[in-house]
Amino acid sequence: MDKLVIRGGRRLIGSVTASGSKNSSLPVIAATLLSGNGTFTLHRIPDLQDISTFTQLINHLGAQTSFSDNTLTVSTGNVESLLAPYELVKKMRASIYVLGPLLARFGEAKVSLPGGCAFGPRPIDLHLMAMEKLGAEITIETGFITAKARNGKLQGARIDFPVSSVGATGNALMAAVLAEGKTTISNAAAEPEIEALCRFLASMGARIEGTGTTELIIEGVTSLSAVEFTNVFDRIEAGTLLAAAAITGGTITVDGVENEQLKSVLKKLAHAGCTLTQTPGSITLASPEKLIPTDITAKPYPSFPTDMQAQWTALMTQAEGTSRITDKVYHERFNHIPELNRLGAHIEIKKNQAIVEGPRRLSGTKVMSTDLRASACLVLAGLVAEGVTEVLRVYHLDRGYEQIEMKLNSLGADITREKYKEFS
Ligand SMILES: CC(=O)N[C@H]1[C@@H](OP(=O)(O)OP(=O)(O)OC[C@H]2O[C@@H](n3ccc(=O)[nH]c3=O)[C@H](O)[C@@H]2O)O[C@H](CO)[C@@H](O)[C@@H]1O
Ligand SMILES: C=C(OP(=O)(O)O)C(=O)O
Repeated sequence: MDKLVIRGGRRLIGSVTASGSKNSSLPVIAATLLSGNGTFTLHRIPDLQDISTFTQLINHLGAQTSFSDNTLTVSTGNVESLLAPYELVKKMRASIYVLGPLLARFGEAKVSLPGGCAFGPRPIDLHLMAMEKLGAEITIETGFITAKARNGKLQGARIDFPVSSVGATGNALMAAVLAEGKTTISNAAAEPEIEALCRFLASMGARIEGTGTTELIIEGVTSLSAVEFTNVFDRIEAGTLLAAAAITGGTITVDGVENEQLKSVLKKLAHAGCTLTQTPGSITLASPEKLIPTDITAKPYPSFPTDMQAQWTALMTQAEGTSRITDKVYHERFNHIPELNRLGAHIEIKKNQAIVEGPRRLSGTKVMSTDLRASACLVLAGLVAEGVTEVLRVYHLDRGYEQIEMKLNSLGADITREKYKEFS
């Protein structure tokens, strides 16, 4: 296994470019299953473990893909298997994204139930509810979801989501674009990744109104075409890099971003005392002498993202006073806290709220990644900790951060990747 060995205490200074978004790439790649002719060319796809897993999944279904220099080409004309097997689905929950497109194009699909998750319950009931509304019959047996469209074709419907779900909105959208008639999705997720999916589908020929809002109206079409598409930037990676600069007292510029999508994070960074200079396409952060404690509550977009909550918690260990961290998307997403405390942080969890007392001098030790953003949080803590921090099980980090240690080292960090045996 790989670990990251971080020699902390170096200020980050310089410029870095944001990668393409993982969380928009996945539904966009899934959506290629909707078209049976031509070849898609998808640019700015990050070279990540999750992308490789998802590509393996669609290849298993019969797609043909090639990936080079962040461009993925996909042909889905030969797709014939409608079965997403456990061996691939268990590696990544987002595999559920194949359900909507397969059902819409072929009238049926069989997808393994995704496994459990490191940061609390993550049900898929809303995905299934949306498919049922669109006319699918769903059965769950022997760990698989089997979905069949009545009369072989999905029918447009009204789908009211009781809670905002990125994945269920994406799946409903991909199913509705080829359904017969009109579909209205209310309380749709308005995350930039869903907006990107809408734009991608529209470029393929889908008819969607309300892109970027919480009500999507879709008029089903009979076929969709392969297109060329450039993916959006990864707002979570960009936010993580800015937080990394701030925790080290550094000054960095992140290029290749759209500041509007970072608004909630930038607002909190400004509150914490950072100076932010924006140009179209870049953001520069200069750290303050002392960080000001700043509470956050993670909620659906445009509020502060849950995927930045752990990194924010790490940052607040260096602020002068008490910060309160609440996550309304995943109430129990706090696996990083015991590990931060092992580095010397003082954080308590009371009633689903993390209370961070800063500033604390962190000192390097071995810590364990438990999920993707928890790993990023530990890397941030390692950047400011005295001595050497070893972040173990970085395969979690590799799911979602492209060349993270290279990017941080280019800004002045001192991180090496080393092999280790977990039980030696
Ligand atoms: C690949 C990807 O894009 N992953 C992101 C996506 O995950 P994902 O799409 O899985 O997350 P959702 O937006 O669906 O989850 C939001 C909330 O809805 C609940 N829920 C969801 C589905 C369902 O069927 N039933 C249900 O109750 C979840 O438990 C959670 O409390 O959005 C999350 C919230 O921004 C992010 O943390 C993930 O990084
Ligand atoms: C939780 C995440 O991803 P996933 O939904 O794929 O687990 C994430 O990107 O932080």
